Amino acid sequence: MTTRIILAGPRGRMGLEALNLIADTEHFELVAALDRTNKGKYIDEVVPTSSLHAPIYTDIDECLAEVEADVLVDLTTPEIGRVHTKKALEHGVRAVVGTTGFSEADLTELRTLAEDKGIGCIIAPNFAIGAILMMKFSQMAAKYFEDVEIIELHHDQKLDAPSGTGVKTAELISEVRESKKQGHPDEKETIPGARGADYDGIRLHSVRLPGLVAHQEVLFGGFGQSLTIRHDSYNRASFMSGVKVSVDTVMKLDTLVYGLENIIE
Ligand SMILES: NC(=O)C1=CN([C@@H]2O[C@H](COP(=O)(O)OP(=O)(O)OC[C@H]3O[C@@H](n4cnc5c(N)ncnc54)[C@H](O)[C@@H]3O)[C@@H](O)[C@H]2O)C=CC1
Ligand SMILES: O=C(O)C1=N[C@H](C(=O)O)C[C@H](O)C1
Repeated sequence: MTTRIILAGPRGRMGLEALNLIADTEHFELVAALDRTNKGKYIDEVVPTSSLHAPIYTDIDECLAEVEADVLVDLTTPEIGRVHTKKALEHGVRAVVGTTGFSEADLTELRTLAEDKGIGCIIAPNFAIGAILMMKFSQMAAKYFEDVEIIELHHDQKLDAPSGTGVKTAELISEVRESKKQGHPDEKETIPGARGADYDGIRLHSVRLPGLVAHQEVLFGGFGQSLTIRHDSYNRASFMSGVKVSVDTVMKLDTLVYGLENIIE
């Protein structure tokens, strides 16, 4: 059966890859795109490399009122992704959200909305299978190593810090270890921020440099040994198999799932 998709953020780095995925997947159909500009134009006009001929909207209310769709795929910014997801669910359209930077309160609100409507929503901080494994392996390792720091490294156009993947990794680790203040009890930052962000005692460091795509190291330290778990995405195509699985899976869900580790066995 064909899945009718609205893609939000079609001209972004992830959006352009998602257009290729939709074009290459027989049972996916792009029925509309949500862009910041280009109202009334068609995708193949504004993205000449795409063969997809679907109308562009700049207003989600108008789009949802005029277009019959099954799933919204959102790859935009935290502020706008939050609004898109809420409106899609309110309208009975399922959502697959790759956009990062959602708060716990956002997740709670969206879960309630999805369950009230009895439809699926997947919020995935990282769609790459290697990144999911990195997070799962980190959670396993945290049972044996209680001291851990996370270094996430991204391109310098990224808006949110720490990354969604970094936050999700810290959440998964804190599920299995006791809260702990790491480092020396009397340590002092002589330059604020030197020790990174603090998630339940886990230090999170964000690197932003041109040339990078998406990378993360999880460093565990014990007596006389260390363990480093690292994942690298070298291009955005690395995320697309996860987007495809998410679109297929969201059609069968009646709640919100946060993190692909919950749907990939
Ligand atoms: N879950 C995952 O595996 C991944 C998630 N991401 C996340 O996806 C999001 C997008 O990342 P990129 O593509 O690198 O960013 P980008 O900046 O290249 O693309 C964002 C796009 O959103 C569009 N946009 C902004 N406001 C809009 C509006 N009101 N309506 C429609 N479109 C609007 C922008 O015009 C832009 O084209 C970020 O939150 C990023 O963290 C990125 C890579 C992988
Ligand atoms: O903005 C990005 O590029 C990425 N964002 C996601 C995140 O915040 O974790 C996923 C991946 O790291 C790429």
